Amino acid sequence: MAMKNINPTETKAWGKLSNHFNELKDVHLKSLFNENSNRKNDFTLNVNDFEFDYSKNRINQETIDLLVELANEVDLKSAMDAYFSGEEINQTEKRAVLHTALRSQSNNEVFVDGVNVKPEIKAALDKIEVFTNKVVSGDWKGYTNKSITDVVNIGIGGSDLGPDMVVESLKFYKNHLNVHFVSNIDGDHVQEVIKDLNPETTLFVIVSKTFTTQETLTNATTIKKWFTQSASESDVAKHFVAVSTNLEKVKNFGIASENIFPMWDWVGGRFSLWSAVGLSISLAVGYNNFKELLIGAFEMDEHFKNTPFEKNAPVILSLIGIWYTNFFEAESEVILPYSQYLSKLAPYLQQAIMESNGKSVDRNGNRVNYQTGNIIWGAPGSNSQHAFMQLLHQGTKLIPADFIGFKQSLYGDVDHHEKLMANFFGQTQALAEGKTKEEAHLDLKTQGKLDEIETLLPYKVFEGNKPSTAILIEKLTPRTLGSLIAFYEHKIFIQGIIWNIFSFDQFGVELGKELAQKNLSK
Ligand SMILES: O=P(O)(O)OC[C@H]1O[C@H](O)[C@H](O)[C@@H](O)[C@@H]1O
Repeated sequence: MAMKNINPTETKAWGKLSNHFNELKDVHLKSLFNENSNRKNDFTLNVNDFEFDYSKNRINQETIDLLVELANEVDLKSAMDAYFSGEEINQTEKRAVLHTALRSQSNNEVFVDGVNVKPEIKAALDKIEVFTNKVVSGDWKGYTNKSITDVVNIGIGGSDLGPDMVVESLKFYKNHLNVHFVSNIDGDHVQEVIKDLNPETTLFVIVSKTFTTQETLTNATTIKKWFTQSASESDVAKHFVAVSTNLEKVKNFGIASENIFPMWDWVGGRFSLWSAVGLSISLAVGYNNFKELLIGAFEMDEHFKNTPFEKNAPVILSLIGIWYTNFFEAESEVILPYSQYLSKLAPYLQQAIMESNGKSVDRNGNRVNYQTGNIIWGAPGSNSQHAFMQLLHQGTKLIPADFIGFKQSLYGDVDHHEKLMANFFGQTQALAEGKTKEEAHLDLKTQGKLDEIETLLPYKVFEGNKPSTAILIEKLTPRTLGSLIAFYEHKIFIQGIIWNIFSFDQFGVELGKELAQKNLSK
């Protein structure tokens, strides 16, 4: 049980995929649909409350078979076993990668260095629950004996993006606490957040896995200074808590030891929202909803772990991603949630995906001779239709799109929701089918633009054949959100395995930090 470090381009499957690509690259999605009247069903996977419709991708059954062959040839299964069981798959940092253990609902033990980590996880969750209940109920009092009204999460990267995205996504489920996020070293960001806050009723959650991050420590120091202008040093314990692996540094900062929530080396920052890093989530929506988020992620973990590759949503969609990156040479992927609640999903996934798979040295220490991690971007629809979608429809680049939509809206406004989803489906259809010269010709004729037909016609044609995947979910709940995030986490892992890179370190962010430090000491 271990990862095999195989150059994917040297596999038999890769060679077959290259030949297959030459046969399929010019085939239009419209002909693929015409050839098979059952295509939508054949290429849709139902997983709990999710429907993954990948029929509008430039694939046929042979593509899927060959991609699965590739996954088998690089022994994805053994790598998955190593991932879930706590092996040190983050070899460059000598660490296990166990965000899945944080949300495990099973009684299975998981060992890191011979120690079962499940009891520590349970103890941390209990601490989160007790603390959340105290703050939400108003029993936790500030230094003038008032209850907490505002929470400020101070963190950056994985200690900010995940919690911020989830709190925004679950706004509908929020309680009375106002939750704010401070991340940027830009002092104006801090001032804008604290300017309207009352120190008597504000709780600060400092989140830093390492507790050495310049931004977070600077922001926390500025805020503590602001706080002690009206309160005394001994009041800090009522208003500051911290989440970290670095207990020593947290204590030196002046945080009471009972106010420290644990983090572990075996959880990567960008995969940590399931741990106490998600404390602001629990505070914002209550512990029960936080628990639901974990259960949803666990359900996706179970699907991923136990389903044959052919029917496995994270596996199939990761492989299709490889197909576009390495054969069609697509350079980016766009994330298009048709829900305003998910406006922070794309920035969150940018860190999760790009910090993980933006690597060019393989697991054998050699420079790769093929493409790896893609550029991730996106914004909610329908807004994006009035902004950048032009480039997807008629530009020169091939950009596979993930459309994420919900069958039900949360407030139940049928009229709005029908219009929203009509746009969702309309876009995927327009991208896939396009509009032929003949169709465009007829349109112009019907519009009475007879004398302009010659000049306008070329601009009115849509080539189509633009790939998309529709992820249709019953309803946005903490549970389905948990599953959605876990789905993308597994995609990252699978693609990293196939590309033969280490997905769980991030040395590439260090050089800029060092140089900033040098600039400061000049
Ligand atoms: O949680 P921290 O230790 O403060 O780290 C915060 C962030 O900064 C680092 O530079 C990494 O790029 C991120 O992966 C990490 O999430």
